[in-house]
Amino acid sequence: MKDTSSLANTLGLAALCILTFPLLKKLYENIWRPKLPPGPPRSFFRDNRPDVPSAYFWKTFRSWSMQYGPVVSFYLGSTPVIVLGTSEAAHDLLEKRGDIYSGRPRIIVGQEIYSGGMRGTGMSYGPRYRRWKSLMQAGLNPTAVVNYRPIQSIESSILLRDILNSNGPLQYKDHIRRFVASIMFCVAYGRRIKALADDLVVRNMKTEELSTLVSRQPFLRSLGFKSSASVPGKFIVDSWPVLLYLPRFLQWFRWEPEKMRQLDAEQYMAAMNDVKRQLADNSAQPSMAAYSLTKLAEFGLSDVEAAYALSSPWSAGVGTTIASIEVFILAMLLFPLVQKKAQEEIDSVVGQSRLPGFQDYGSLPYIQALIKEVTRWRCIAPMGLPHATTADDMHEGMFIPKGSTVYANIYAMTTDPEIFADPDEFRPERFLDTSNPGLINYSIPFGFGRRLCPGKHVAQQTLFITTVRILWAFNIIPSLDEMGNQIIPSAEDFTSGLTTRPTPFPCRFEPRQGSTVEVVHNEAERADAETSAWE
Ligand code: HEM
Repeated sequence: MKDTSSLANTLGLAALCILTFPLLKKLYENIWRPKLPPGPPRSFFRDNRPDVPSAYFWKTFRSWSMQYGPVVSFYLGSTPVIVLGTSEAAHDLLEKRGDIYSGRPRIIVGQEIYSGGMRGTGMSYGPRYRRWKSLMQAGLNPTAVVNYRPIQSIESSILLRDILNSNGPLQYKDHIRRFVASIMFCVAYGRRIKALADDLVVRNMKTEELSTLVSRQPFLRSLGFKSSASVPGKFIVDSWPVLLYLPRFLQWFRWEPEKMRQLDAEQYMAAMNDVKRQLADNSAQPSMAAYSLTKLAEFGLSDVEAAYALSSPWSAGVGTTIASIEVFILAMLLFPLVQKKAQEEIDSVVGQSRLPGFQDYGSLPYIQALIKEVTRWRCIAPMGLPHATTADDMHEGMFIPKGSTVYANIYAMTTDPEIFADPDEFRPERFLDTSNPGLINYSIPFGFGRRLCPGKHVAQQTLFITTVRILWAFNIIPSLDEMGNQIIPSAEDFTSGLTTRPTPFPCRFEPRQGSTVEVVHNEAERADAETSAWE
């Protein structure tokens, strides 16, 4: 009898604890725990999901930063989210306290199941990430990327001819896509992509589409944002990780992503094994694969881990570089005086008889500033990628709990009128004649701290050679409608997502001189002759 009543008491106590736990947790968070950074109000039980719009959320976050201060907090589901609205705040936390702020939020379907935890961008900070990073650094450091200049030069000569031969006001977009895809494939594997219909592109685009479906869109959703992804039921485990305790054969959300993972892995391994063969017969071009395959043991990477790492330039570098080149073209259409000034600088240094090249970089300060302004004026990764804290932290009296998602609001930083007066104006001059070290060594669009974009140097090289050669060869001018009126695209019409790009706009590329056409054709023929080493 006594036993029965003590069991009843224990069960009653357990039930009381379970029922009151959420309430006690809320009380602790709201009353006793040190205060989180300020942010939009939320009711006792509800998080801030309804306050976050499904598109262009960085604009809402910027208005919160203006209202509450440079470090803002709110909740998406039960996860605390911290948004850093100034580069000082990002520097103080993501860089100076990189030991705590370099994790990534947990993404179950996209990273753990679909990618087997092998995509570096989604890895949390730890030994596996460091092994992945060593391969990135070997192939993408400032010295290594100099070896990619020959192929960037060849491809940009071919791009000019493609643009010259374009038919239709939107065809330049396909040419740019092929150009960037080819450079990224050469950077990873030393192999060109000749056409968008190339088998390699078709297969990689398929992977890219799958990864967008399984990884990117749900990524936003699993971070707590409303997303356009409509794949009901598949990503429920990101909100309810407890489902991972189901017997594996009942975990329906694994079936499709795991099948797709198999296809990805086969494709990545095939591309890597081609380079192994080329290394064996001494025909490999400089590439991340060629640098790293002999050092896998030193990096501590297995073959399949290396194969995944080598796919990073494709998955992280193609869309971002294309978007930046499209921003450049849009800016030149909307700010013709800047275009003219840049062309005057190129003409005075290079003249009309040859194409500009990497050797001219140091003599073209206005072009250097123009490229910085392209990445500032409309940043293509407005919130970067989310970081996550791996320990509790205090910052200026504010509590930042372990497991918080932390965003650097790059959009807010690059449009801060205190640093960039009239931020909507495209004005390269703001980066010239300045003693502000933040502007001289400007790299905000590439993120912060230990997770800073490893592709930064190769992206900057691609942007330089594309920008300087297009401006040398063409006037970028508006297309005309049927009535002969100029079609001026909007400066605001951009897609929304983790990355953003201008919505398609028409434009014309008019050869600047009679001699331009001849030089472009001659250089493209010379480039054609040199491509065989990358095929
Ligand atoms: C203009 C072009 C580009 C921009 C604006 C850009 C921007 C960024 C940003 C903002 C991040 C997040 C950094 C952070 O978490 O703090 C990032 C990460 C990354 N980027 Fe880029 N990127 C560009 C081009 C490239 C290219 C060409 C490559 C490859 C060759 C690349 C590879 C990566 C990788 C692998 C990461 C993940 C790094 C990590 O998780 O540690 N990116 N990029």
